[in-house]
Amino acid sequence: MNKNARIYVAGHRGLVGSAIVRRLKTEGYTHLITRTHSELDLTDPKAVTHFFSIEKPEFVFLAAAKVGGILANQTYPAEFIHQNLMIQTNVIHSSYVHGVKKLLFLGSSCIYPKMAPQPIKEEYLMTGPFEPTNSAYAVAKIAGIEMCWAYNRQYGTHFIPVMPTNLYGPNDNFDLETAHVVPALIRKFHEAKEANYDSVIIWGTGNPKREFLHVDDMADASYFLMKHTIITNDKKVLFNIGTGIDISIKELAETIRDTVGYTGKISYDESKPDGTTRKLLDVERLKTMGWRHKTSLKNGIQATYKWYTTPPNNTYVQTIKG
Ligand SMILES: NC(=O)C1=CN([C@@H]2O[C@H](COP(=O)(O)OP(=O)(O)OC[C@H]3O[C@@H](n4cnc5c(N)ncnc54)[C@H](OP(=O)(O)O)[C@@H]3O)[C@@H](O)[C@H]2O)C=CC1
Ligand SMILES: C[C@H]1O[C@H](OP(=O)(O)OP(=O)(O)OC[C@H]2O[C@@H](n3cnc4c(=O)[nH]c(N)nc43)[C@H](O)[C@@H]2O)[C@@H](O)[C@@H](O)C1=O
Repeated sequence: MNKNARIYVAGHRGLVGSAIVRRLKTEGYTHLITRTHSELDLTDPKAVTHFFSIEKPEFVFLAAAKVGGILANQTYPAEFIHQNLMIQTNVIHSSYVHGVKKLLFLGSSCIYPKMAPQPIKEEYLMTGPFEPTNSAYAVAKIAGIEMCWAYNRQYGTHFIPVMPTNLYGPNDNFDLETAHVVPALIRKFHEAKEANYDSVIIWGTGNPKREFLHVDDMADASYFLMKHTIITNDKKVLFNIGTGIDISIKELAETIRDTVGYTGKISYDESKPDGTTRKLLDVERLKTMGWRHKTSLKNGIQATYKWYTTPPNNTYVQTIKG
């Protein structure tokens, strides 16, 4: 990718999209193309076709999606499957029609079977039933992966499907109903400390384990793969992106509690879903290619909490996103 390449970052204001924009700007790329959701609704095929014909991007990072945590996925499955199928179908197809050189499609680790052997290898895809809380979202993401592979095979495109593990960092969604666990607990412990609440309620049993990658590492991996991956059109290639290290939700809560400096109690609401017991990714494929994460969970949470408590972020996330 030369420094004045026309690069479209779909979802540029989100957790991942904003990290990718930060990284590309640091690397000196001068022609980044972005549109907010209100400027361009990616579920609208006509609007997407028109956008591509005007902007003619050469590279696309597809980080726009309908995204949410376990409760949002369990509550709004129709929105998750409908909007994600529309967004990815429109952007992937327009990328082919308008001759995009390379596209990076962001799937998710939730595509893998609930009971997959751990750590989860890319080849375990579609070898068992889904985790029910996010099966609609998982099916949409798998359709996006298959679409990348089908276009690569039939049209000779270079569309790269990647499977990130759970992500966190600045510009995340901190709404307590729809967020993922890290931003939700950062906000809960922060507000409990500020208001001197007796306890903080954690969803589920605290026993499930999760792997967490800081979003700057995700952006680094996305940039690495966009630069270095050669897609051979006959092969169905997939890339897990993670740390290869997982932690129980209980330990995560204690880490965030200590980072925030909250001294009250932790209690568990077992009426909320645990979701899958574990989803640790096998990250050997990227390691063999020379990529590893840099940010430890402890340092990443400290940096995210610092960001969260630096005005105007806290007010921003409260009003716009939460
Ligand atoms: N966060 C995580 O833990 C993980 C995320 N991923 C994947 O990474 C990608 C990015 O996720 P993340 O950054 O967390 O999500 P965010 O919700 O933070 O960002 C998604 C972005 O997409 C935009 N968007 C949503 N719908 C539309 C639409 N119809 N038209 C135009 N823009 C739209 C949003 O804009 P607006 O807010 O204005 O609607 C937002 O800017 C997704 O594909 C997700 O599946 C994969 C694994 C884990
Ligand atoms: C990335 C991945 O993210 C989603 O899967 P998930 O990892 O299960 O999502 P989560 O981060 O919301 O929960 C992780 C664990 O944490 C526990 N938990 C405790 N207390 C809170 C809490 O306050 N909020 C939330 N959200 N979870 C909590 C929660 O009960 C669960 O056991 C997929 O839907 C899909 O979006 C996807 O691909």
